[in-house]
Amino acid sequence: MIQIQNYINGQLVAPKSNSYLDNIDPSRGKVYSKIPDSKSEDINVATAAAKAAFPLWSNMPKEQRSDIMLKVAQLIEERMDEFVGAESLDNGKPESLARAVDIPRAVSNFKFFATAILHFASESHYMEGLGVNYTVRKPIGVVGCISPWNLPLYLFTWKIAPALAAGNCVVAKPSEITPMTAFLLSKVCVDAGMPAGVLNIVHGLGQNVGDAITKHPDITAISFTGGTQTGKTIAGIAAPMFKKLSLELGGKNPNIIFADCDFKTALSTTLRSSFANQGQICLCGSRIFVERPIYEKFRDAFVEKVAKTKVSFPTDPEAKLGAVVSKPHMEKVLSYIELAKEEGGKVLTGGVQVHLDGEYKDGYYLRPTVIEGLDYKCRTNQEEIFGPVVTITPFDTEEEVLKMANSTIYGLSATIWTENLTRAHRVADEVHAGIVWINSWLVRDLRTPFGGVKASGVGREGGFEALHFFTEPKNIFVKLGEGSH
Ligand SMILES: NC(=O)C1=CN([C@@H]2O[C@H](COP(=O)(O)OP(=O)(O)OC[C@H]3O[C@@H](n4cnc5c(N)ncnc54)[C@H](O)[C@@H]3O)[C@@H](O)[C@H]2O)C=CC1
Ligand SMILES: O=C(O)/C=C/C=C(\O)C(=O)O
Repeated sequence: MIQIQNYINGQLVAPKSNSYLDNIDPSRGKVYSKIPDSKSEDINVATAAAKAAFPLWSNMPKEQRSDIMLKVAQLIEERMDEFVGAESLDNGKPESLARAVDIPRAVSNFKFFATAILHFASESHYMEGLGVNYTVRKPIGVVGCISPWNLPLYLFTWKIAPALAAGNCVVAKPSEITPMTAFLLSKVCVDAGMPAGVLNIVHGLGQNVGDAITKHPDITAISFTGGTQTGKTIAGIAAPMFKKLSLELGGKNPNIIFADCDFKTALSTTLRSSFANQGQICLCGSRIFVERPIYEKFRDAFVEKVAKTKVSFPTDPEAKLGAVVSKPHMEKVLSYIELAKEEGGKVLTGGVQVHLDGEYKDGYYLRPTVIEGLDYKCRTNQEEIFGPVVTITPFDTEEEVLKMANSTIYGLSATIWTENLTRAHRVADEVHAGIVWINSWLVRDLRTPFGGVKASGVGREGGFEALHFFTEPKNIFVKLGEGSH
């Protein structure tokens, strides 16, 4: 059985406690590897290593840092099959998805920030007759990156890459539920010649490893993606320590479909935006609002497609949905389906666990589920389920749909389907969201600001926003010419 190791000070090492946790393959419901049950003592060693490496890494010419990061990207690409297999086994997602989305995006994250840093210019502000301000951006020091289980390597590298590119040293913690590709990344870093201590990857539970990262006085910035409750806990500890914080949290995103939409495209994309990755993407459109004139037509066509969607084991090339990530998560999602029924919802399709045969009989599979007839204020429509469950609701006016769309505590993303561009812009302007897609979903340009409003988070990732987060600006004024200022 594979025993994952921590990556500290350039070495693959056991946790100080020498104790390990079970890592479960959700497609079979079986333990298949062991992961370090690290504690604060491991974080102390990792942070000391990162601190010691900081002068070397931060003073290295950025072109050299960039080369090392590009080497990391190249090695992940060369080991694509290994990474794809590991991601899908660890998480339960279809291999086809890991191959098309997760691992290529991890490669892009490294490539993007390795080159973005070469174009990252400092600002200057000229004051006529007085002088000039120039703003120097320096790396912060040691930063903490904590990531979730839904898009494991994709989101882990989305934080690590800008942090490293900007010249910081990193102490990172992947989710204990999906640690395998972060372990493979450790090996890639060793082979790519990443200097010791620059990146440290410590495995273990959130309440131990994540908490120790949050509390460590030498870790002065935290970038976190995960549940809103965890984000609140982290902010509660880190804010009074005046740490910089970037929090990318939950969502309950509206998918607003007007009667004048391109019906076919709206339908096929809604299938993806509802159920991609088993609905376990914070950007999934879990509340579908359809304008009354096409409500029944859209609902029936959608339900027909959903009912035909294949749920299968991750290596099945025909699988559209694989297993959800864990048994507790499956039970949580099923409990929300029960709640929806209690709240008066009608399950139009799905609503049940799927039992596969043979070696997959104990896996955690759910039918994609569509529920109608719920009030927009009920818990099912207000709380993040984070699984293959969507609600569908008719609306009559723009004002009404905006009221429903904006009624949750969240504000991450929104999708709008209409051929009327003026209306599209108007609704996009009014909807509470950090990211809006018009006539599309999850089209990503890594240069753009990424993040949410309200309880969906604080700050933005992506592009120069991420490089701003991972640097500290220092403004320097130089007086030019004569004068008494
Ligand atoms: N991207 C998103 O929006 C995500 C949302 N979620 C939501 O959160 C719910 C809970 O899922 P979890 O896996 O429990 O997410 P989580 O927020 O507990 O886990 C995310 C990361 O935070 C770490 N963590 C947990 N407790 C911590 C603490 N006290 N201090 C520092 N780090 C800590 C975890 O070990 C993991 O690496 C899900 O059902 C879903 O609703 C979960 C994962 C991703
Ligand atoms: O950066 C992206 O493209 C997507 C990010 C998705 C999440 O942050 C999430 O599901 O948590």
